[in-house]
Amino acid sequence: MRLGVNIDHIATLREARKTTEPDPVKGALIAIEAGADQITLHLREDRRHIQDEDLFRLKCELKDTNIPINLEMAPTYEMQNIALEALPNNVTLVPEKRQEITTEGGLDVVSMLDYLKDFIKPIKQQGITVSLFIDPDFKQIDASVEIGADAIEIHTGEYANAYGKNVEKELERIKKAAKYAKEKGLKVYAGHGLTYQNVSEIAKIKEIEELNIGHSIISNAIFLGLYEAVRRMKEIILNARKELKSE
Ligand SMILES: CC(=O)[C@@H](O)[C@H](O)COP(=O)(O)O
Ligand SMILES: NCC(=O)COP(=O)(O)O
Repeated sequence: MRLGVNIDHIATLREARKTTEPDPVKGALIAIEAGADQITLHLREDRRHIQDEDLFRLKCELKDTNIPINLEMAPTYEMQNIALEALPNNVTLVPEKRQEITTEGGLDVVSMLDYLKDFIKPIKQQGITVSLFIDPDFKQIDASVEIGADAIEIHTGEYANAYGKNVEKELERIKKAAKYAKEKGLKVYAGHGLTYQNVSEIAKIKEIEELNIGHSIISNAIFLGLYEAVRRMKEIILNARKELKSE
């Protein structure tokens, strides 16, 4: 299983003072040393954290490595132009609302079918893998297949925010969605709100091959340091996968 480390919230701290540190690109290099298999960053329309130049600097820093860049972005033509200039390895389309604190739900692919079918064509033509950040919903999975996405990233936010008996209910939704998506030929990823405490159950879902995790790692990095915060997350994920193999 691959770990994508999302560096957004290194940039959140930098943007608190509109200064130059902490540098998210430096954070990406440390995360890679600690075991990150991918660097994820979300270039939001409101530029609340990641800036355009972070993406281009990261591209430059990683050009001689085999570490992929996963650019999260809203399905807008502003972002499409930036993606076609920066040429990340992967693009993940996510919904954005200006007033949201963080991503609130999955992309509604069903209601944007024709738009997204055309929108992703020039991106895929550049050899960029296209993933859609969606809720664990079969209709959204079918629509993802229909528009020609390569992958889905299952939104684990409801699971992460659940408590009591709802945790099991949300976990079951994710398990069923992962199995269904895999059967439909999609690559299956997951992310949002994953922590040291809740990640193992998601990592044990064999159809899921990649997790993208940010806020919790960066939060823990304040006390552990970034290298250890990433290393620990990767260790928990790999140990959970070992349990899966032994079952
Ligand atoms: C799509 C998703 O769940 C996150 O990757 C996204 O980046 C969240 O947005 P913030 O990083 O701005 O919280
Ligand atoms: N797509 C999920 C991601 O990149 C990180 O989400 P979070 O761990 O910051 O909630």
